[in-house]
Amino acid sequence: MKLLQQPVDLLQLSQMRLMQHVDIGHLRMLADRFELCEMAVDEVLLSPRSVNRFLYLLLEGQLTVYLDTLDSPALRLIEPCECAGEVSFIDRLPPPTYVVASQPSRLLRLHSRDFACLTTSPRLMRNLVGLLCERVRLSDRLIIDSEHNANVDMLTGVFNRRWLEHIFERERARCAFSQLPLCLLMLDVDHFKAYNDKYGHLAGDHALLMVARTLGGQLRPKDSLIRFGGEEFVILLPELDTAEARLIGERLLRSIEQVSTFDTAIGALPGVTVSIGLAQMQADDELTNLIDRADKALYQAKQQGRNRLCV
Ligand SMILES: Nc1nc2c(ncn2[C@@H]2O[C@H](COP(=O)(O)OP(=O)(O)OP(=O)(O)O)[C@@H](O)[C@H]2O)c(=O)[nH]1
Repeated sequence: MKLLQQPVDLLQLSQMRLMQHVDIGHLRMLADRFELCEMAVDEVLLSPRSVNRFLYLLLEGQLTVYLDTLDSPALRLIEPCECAGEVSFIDRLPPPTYVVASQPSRLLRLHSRDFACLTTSPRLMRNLVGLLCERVRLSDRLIIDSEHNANVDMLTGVFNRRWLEHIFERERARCAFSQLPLCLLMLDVDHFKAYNDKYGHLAGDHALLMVARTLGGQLRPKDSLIRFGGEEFVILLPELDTAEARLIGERLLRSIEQVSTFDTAIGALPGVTVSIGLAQMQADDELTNLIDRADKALYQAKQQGRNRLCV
């Protein structure tokens, strides 16, 4: 970073987001405290590895924020008039992210020893708090998204096994409390190895996606569809006993069977069938026992010729 020995332009300062509606007296006082500097492309402005003492306002150019490492995907861009470094400027801890100049940039910077100059303007403090609220909301969003991604299967978009463990505990407790039954279906695509061998692995992926969509379209909001692994799916059916779950399972079987061909980005593909094992939760059942019983029933369905449901 190069410091420029030039006075700060009051008009430019007033156009910064943080300075919106700040009175001219405060702006004049702040203009004396800010320093003008410039950065070349790829220069690192902030890093979690080093202490930051400055609040930066971007006049020209562009900065990029990286969450984890410099080669991770960019989190967001900082455009002219926005600021950088405000969190570490205030709490004096290392910056939470990397900030790098993605274009040649000119900035204003204020040293943290001048923090008190900001606090004398209520309007400026309001702008700063508004900005920090935005950061909190963005972080919350990131947490929610990463939590969601950790529970979702990338190929089919349905929940994954990690979610099953979580939702099972919740549904088991809820159904036990209300003395309601809980059933689990375990589905496995029939002859899927042969399907892959004949039409290719990508076609197999599309078939899994079709199965997930067909199943998902017929479930109640309280049911959970999970890709258990490979070509296996689990469906948790709260508040249904074996007879009711069997009806649902049979309906799902038929609906998949009825998809004789389906359109994909790689062309029309033939449908598949599935076999299903059904188990109802018993008192003191753990997820593993329930899955074990559903898996045994599924094995029977395969033995009896596939495209059927066994209990
Ligand atoms: N395309 C694709 N194939 C997968 C995926 N996960 C698992 N498979 C394939 O699914 C096939 C499962 O084969 P098997 O366990 O032998 O079972 P199957 O051929 O379906 O035979 P049955 O279950 O007895 O009807 C294997 O060839 C796996 O490679 C996936 O994500 N995409």
